[in-house]
Amino acid sequence: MNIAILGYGKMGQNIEKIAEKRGHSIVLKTNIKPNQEELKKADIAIDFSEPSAAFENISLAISVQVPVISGTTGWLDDYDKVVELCKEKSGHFLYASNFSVGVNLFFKLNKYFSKLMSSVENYQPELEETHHIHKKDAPSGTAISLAEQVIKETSYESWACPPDDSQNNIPIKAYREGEVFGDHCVTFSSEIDQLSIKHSAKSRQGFALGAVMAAEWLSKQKPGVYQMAQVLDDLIK
Ligand SMILES: NC(=O)C1=CN([C@@H]2O[C@H](COP(=O)(O)OP(=O)(O)OC[C@H]3O[C@@H](n4cnc5c(N)ncnc54)[C@H](O)[C@@H]3O)[C@@H](O)[C@H]2O)C=CC1
Ligand SMILES: O=C(O)C1=N[C@H](C(=O)O)C[C@H](O)C1
Repeated sequence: MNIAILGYGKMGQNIEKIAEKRGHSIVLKTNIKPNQEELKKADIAIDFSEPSAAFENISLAISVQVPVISGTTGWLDDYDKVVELCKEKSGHFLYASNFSVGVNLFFKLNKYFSKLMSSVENYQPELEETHHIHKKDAPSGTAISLAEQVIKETSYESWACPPDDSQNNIPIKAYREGEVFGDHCVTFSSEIDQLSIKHSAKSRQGFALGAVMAAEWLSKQKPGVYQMAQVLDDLIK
């Protein structure tokens, strides 16, 4: 495939290496809003830019009929607008807060864990995430996905980061330390004990490989808005 990389930072550079190893060509890599004519030459666009840039990049790709996947976090207030545009233009779009296969298995585990813990009384959930000091958004997109999964399986209605006093909010603690690639931990605690599940990324390789695999997958789908869970289900069939 001919790939356009929208956001050639830490993730964009990792994606370039993995995509080339898998036989793809990078026809555009940019750290600014992409040129429309150059973008049109791509079979697929991969956006790992910035919270303030993602919506414009994704919308542009959909408007010029280039399927697009995005891993950029912190822009989801505009997600519904992208879904609408995608329908209107018969585009292809896939967003994931985390593309690594490990984290997507962790998501499955978290849904089961939350369901199990909500079936017994007196356990309160709490989330912790730790990332490198350069990260622009907090909490991480992955922590938000984890919190939403807990909410679906429990009586909690929302989350709070930093934690507040409300009994209805799941507390999320976000830490920024050194060059940590991404750690996420979900804990349910009672007066008696606590149970936790945790995922730690050892590098950015898993995110980048998952993104390239998702791009390969999306290029074979009919127009629509897709989730990483669908990619994973096909991978682990
Ligand atoms: N979904 C996932 O699996 C993962 C998501 N991320 C997310 O991806 C995003 C990027 O992460 P990193 O590569 O670590 O950040 P980074 O800061 O290293 O790279 C972002 C790049 O985007 C560029 N940029 C700024 N405005 C742009 C525009 N209008 N168009 C194109 N590029 C533009 C910046 O110059 C920078 O080089 C973040 O939101 C991060 O949270 C990061 C890792 C995994
Ligand atoms: O900014 C990062 O680095 C990461 N961002 C994503 C997030 O916000 O969840 C995914 C991963 O944790 C790394």
